[in-house]
Amino acid sequence: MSLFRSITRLWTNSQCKAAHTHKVAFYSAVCDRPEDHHTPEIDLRLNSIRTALKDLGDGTVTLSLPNAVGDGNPKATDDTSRSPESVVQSNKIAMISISNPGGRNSLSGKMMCELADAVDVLQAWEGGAGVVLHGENGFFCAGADLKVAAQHMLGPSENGMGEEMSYLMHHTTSRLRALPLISVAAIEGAAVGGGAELATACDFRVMAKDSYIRFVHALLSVVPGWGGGTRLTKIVGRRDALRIVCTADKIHADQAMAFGLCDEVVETSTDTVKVATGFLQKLTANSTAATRALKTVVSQADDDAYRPSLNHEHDVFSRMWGNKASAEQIGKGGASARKGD
Ligand SMILES: CCC(=O)SCCNC(=O)CCNC(=O)[C@H](O)C(C)(C)COP(=O)(O)OP(=O)(O)OC[C@H]1O[C@@H](n2cnc3c(N)ncnc32)[C@H](O)[C@@H]1OP(=O)(O)O
Repeated sequence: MSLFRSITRLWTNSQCKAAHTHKVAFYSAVCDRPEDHHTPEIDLRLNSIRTALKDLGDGTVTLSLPNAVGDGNPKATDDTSRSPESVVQSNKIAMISISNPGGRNSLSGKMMCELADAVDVLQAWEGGAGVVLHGENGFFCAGADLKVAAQHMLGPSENGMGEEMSYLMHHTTSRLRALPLISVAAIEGAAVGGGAELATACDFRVMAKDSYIRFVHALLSVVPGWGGGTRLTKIVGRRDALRIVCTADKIHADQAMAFGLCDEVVETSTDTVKVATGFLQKLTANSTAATRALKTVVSQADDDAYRPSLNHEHDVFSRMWGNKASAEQIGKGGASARKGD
């Protein structure tokens, strides 16, 4: 569908009529220039989504900042108790930990809000140069928490809160990608659905040898909802992106390396965060000011062209999420309900 038709559809669909100013705001919301991230309209919409999602489900997303934070750094979240030694040793690398033990670290509404909060703090962290994103208990992330989704993010309206969830996650992942920090996803177990999308929002991916990335969306009759379709295409190119999303195959670490989707394979999975941190330390070894400036230069050059694509992806997801086929799969537990996968 052409971009014009996408926008027209956005403008005319029934949900959109009630809040068309928000939809128009979205057109400039999903982008990677910091100055575009906050207009009064966008903030209003994001705040109302966060209010609606913040009490939905369990799990936590924790941001750990190093102890030795300099002046101007946020104080509230400098909890390093969950950080592996290797991360804490570097005073310019932060860590985001995803934990939802009952749901393979899938993101509940609460966790989506905490992830947005973590990115808020990182945006204000002037002393930082890098961030590692990882999942606890040997698993990266299984995407959206489908138990919460089945209860709160489907019907009675066209797609329940699915579109709102996608709006927030597009915005958060775009901001994560645009941070003046180099980001690395440390992947153990698997990155599935939105988890795979989260991995593509980072600059690099370090994968345990036995881990895999899986874009399962086709099995749920949807497209990626957190911007991962656009980002995957930028990383691996058009043909491989089509192979990955249309087959919904598991992409194991070695294959991900061949696709250019993985930057380093770790033999012993328990070392993944340590190796990811070492990887990051090499990239952030020069002056922090230079690293941050270089990241913004590369990010700006790389991301300018793909904003309309992100908006199109959000539009398509919003129309598909909650339709009969996807609602059925979400209710059954998503990709895990499929036989023989
Ligand atoms: C943005 C759009 C999206 O993200 S749509 C969401 C796409 N995600 C999915 O479809 C993932 C569905 N889950 C799976 O395919 C498998 O559970 C995966 C993640 C591969 C893990 O398999 P395996 O290691 O065998 O564990 P399991 O299936 O026994 O699951 C353990 C418990 O975790 C749960 N779980 C898993 N994924 C989710 C999820 N996304 N949301 C909520 N809960 C999830 C399972 O239901 C299972 O729970 P229980 O122990 O049966 O109570």
